[in-house]
This record gives sequence, C-alpha cells and structure tokens, in this order.
Amino acid sequence: MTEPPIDVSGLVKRFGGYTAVGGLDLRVGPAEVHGFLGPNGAGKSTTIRVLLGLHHADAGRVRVLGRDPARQAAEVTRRISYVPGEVTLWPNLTGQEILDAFAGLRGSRDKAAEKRLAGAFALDTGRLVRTYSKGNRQKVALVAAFAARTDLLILDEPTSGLDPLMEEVFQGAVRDAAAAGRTVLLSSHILGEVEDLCDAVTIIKDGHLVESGQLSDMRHLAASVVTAHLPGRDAATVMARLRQTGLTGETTAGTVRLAVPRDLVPAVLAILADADAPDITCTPASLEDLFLRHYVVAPR
Ligand SMILES: Nc1ncnc2c1ncn2[C@@H]1O[C@H](COP(=O)(O)OP(=O)(O)OP(=O)(O)O)[C@@H](O)[C@H]1O
Repeated sequence: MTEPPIDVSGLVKRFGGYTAVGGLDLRVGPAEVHGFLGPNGAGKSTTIRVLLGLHHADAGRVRVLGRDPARQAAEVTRRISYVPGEVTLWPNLTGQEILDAFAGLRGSRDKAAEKRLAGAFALDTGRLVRTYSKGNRQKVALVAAFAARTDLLILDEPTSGLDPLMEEVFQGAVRDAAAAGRTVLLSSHILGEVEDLCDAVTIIKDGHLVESGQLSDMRHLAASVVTAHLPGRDAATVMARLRQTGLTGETTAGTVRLAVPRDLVPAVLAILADADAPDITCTPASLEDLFLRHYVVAPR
C-alpha cells in the first residue's frame, strides 16, 4: 500500500516553554479533500508550517509525499502548492509577472489552466499588485497554486477575502484538483465550505486531536435533530413519552425538538407518528453541530 500524502503521528511543536502542538496525528489519503478545523490558536498553521519544512518538529513522525519535510524540504515543497490566508506579493510587479515568477521558481505550470483560472476568478493580471485588494492577492496565489503541476495543495484559510461568487469558483477548482488525483488539505473557519468540499475532517483544539475521520461516518456517530410540529395536540404529553426513551428535548409553541442518536431515531419517529404529528423533520448532524460540541465556551 502506498503511503498517504500526509502522514503525521505524535507531532509535537514547542515555542520556548509553550506547546503549540502536543502530540498530533494527521492522516490524509490520496486525492482526498481533507478539512483541518479548530478555533483560533489551535495549532493548524503551526502544523502546516511543519508540513512545509518551515518549522522543525520537536517530536513525532512527519511524512509528506513519502518524505521528511525537515530533511528534504526542497523535494517536498516542489510537489506542493501552498496558499496562506494572508498573501504577500511583490508590490511593483503585475499579477502576470508574479504568476511567471512563481512558475519560474517551481519550474513547471499548466499555462492553459492558469489562463482559464485567472478568467474564472475574474483576475485582471495586467494590474500592478500594489493596486490589488486582499481578495485579488489571494486570487493570484490561488491561480498559481491550482495551475501548478503539484500533487498536494495545502490551503490555509485561502478564501477569507473572497466574495461568495468567487467562493463558488474556488470550490470548483478544489473539486477539479481532487478529480485529477491531487490531494487537498484545507484549513478553514468557514464550516459551510468544509462541509461542501471535504471527504474527511480533522478537528483539533489546543494542539491536540479531538476528532478525525470521514465526514459521513462522523455524522452517523453524532445525534440527528428531530423536530415535530404538533398543532392542536398536547405537546407536553408527547414530550413526556419521548423522554421515556431516555432523551431530553424542548417544547416550544407546540413544537418538540430533540437531539436523537442514530439508533433511537426509529423509536422516536414511531412515537411522533403515533401522536399524529403531521410535520416531522429529521436532520443529520451538520458539521457545525459536530464542531460546536467541542467548542462550547462556558460563560465567565
Ligand atoms: N513563532 C511562534 N512563536 C511563539 N508562539 C507561536 C508561534 N507561532 C504560533 N505560536 C502560538 O502557537 C499557537 C498555535 O498557533 P497557530 O497559528 O498554529 O494556530 P491556528 O490554529 O492556525 O490559529 P488561527 O485559526 O487563529 O490561524 C498559538 O497560541 C500561537 O500564539
């Protein structure tokens, strides 16, 4: 079996006495679009910098495209496209000159793809970079990243400056990259984006793994939300019956709502059907539900 494009186990990275990443595992399979999530300061960018060979791990095993980025940074980074959240470019070059410079440094690019991507992102490559907005600078980096002939894209909050129309273009480019067999690690705070794009996610907090796996499996393990509207019925009595299954829920204005583990969904739906509820919805856990259950901050 070939090694996964990203294979990290027990990664530790300290800054002085502060442990930014404390024993993290991260595995990303070939042609997978993998979401990398966590609140501010969780250690995502630090991990990414280790993957790129910019930081050296204090402990753990790190393999990117089968190599150790700390020892073989040049070989590894040649095969990676990296887009940071804050793109800094030479201000006195035009967008096209920047794209040419990136391609020159890398030694390869798909010129037709670059032209197509610049068009799709509505990027005027003839303008000087110093006249570009944050979003336009990000577009330059994204066009260069997707047009490069690389095997792995590492995108660290790449769309924070893009408008919704451009978000669509970005998502199309990620899907095309994965369809072409490229692997994508996407760090993002935009949960909808991750939910739309990613096959698998890794959620971290305080430099530690809290959850990782295929999004579909994680949804199955989490509770679904069942809501039933009970016009003209005694919602409190129905809720009392529902509570006999061991679940808790809330009743508001004749509507019951409760989080239901997968194995109890049939029993709950049977009780609601028995109560003649005309309007029942059962929604699988969203990525936001999965994410928030790890990050509910207690009020001070
Ligand atoms: N060079 C550094 N020196 C000292 N501390 C650092 C350094 N880089 C990061 N840190 C600290 O390590 C922790 C993890 O930071 P990191 O940037 O990896 O988080 P993140 O998950 O990417 O956050 P965000 O979502 O805000 O970008 C933070 O507490 C940060 O202050």
